[in-house]
Amino acid sequence: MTSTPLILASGNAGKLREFHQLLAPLGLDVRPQAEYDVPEVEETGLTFVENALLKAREASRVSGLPALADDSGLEVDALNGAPGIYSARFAGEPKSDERNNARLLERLAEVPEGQRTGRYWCVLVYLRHAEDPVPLIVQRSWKGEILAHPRGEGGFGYDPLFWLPEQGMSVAELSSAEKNRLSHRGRALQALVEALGQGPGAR
Ligand SMILES: O=P(O)(O)OP(=O)(O)OP(=O)(O)OC[C@H]1O[C@@H](n2cnc3c(O)ncnc32)[C@H](O)[C@@H]1O
Ligand SMILES: [Mg+2]
Repeated sequence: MTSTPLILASGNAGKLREFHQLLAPLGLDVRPQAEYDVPEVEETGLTFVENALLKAREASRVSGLPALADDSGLEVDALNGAPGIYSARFAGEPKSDERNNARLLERLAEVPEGQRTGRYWCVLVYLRHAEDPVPLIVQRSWKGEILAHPRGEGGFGYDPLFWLPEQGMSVAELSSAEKNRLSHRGRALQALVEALGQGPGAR
């Protein structure tokens, strides 16, 4: 591999798995930030964009390499957008998908089918270096409904509770290839790779 490594500024195993599946076929040399001992940053932003920037900047600063960060989450209409940017820590620290899912079901206990709509958001930030004044930013969403009971074993996070009416299954019931093709993250990454392929002059 002759290309410059790209740091994936995430400590989430589910995200890292998806990034590898999506980026490895492109011949990009992608490395998790743990390989460079990048510490977890405090996500103090009030938007996905701000948090993704904080993560990418720290990973790039520590590694001296270009970095790609993902800040993502679930926005539920009946909860006025919660858990949103707090999706990973919805049920407090330490982060736990299981407790987050239980909390979500509890908060939606009185909300009938048809009013349990929401969407995943994924914001990707790519920095050429830690002080890059022109971050490449892509945001994509993925609509669905929140189930009353978990279904499926695949994916991570809220996937067993995220129902796709068009597919007639939860995200956790999709194959990983299908999830990557349809998801907020898969589509955001596709757009980012296309933008990068057009070179710096294109933006
Ligand atoms: O910050 P990093 O280190 O990347 O890892 P994290 O898990 O803390 O990631 P976020 O701060 O971006 O929080 C995103 C949360 O949103 C949820 N989420 C995002 N994308 C998801 C997906 O594709 N499937 C299920 N849940 C998802 C999941 O609970 C994540 O923990
Ligand atoms: Mg996080």
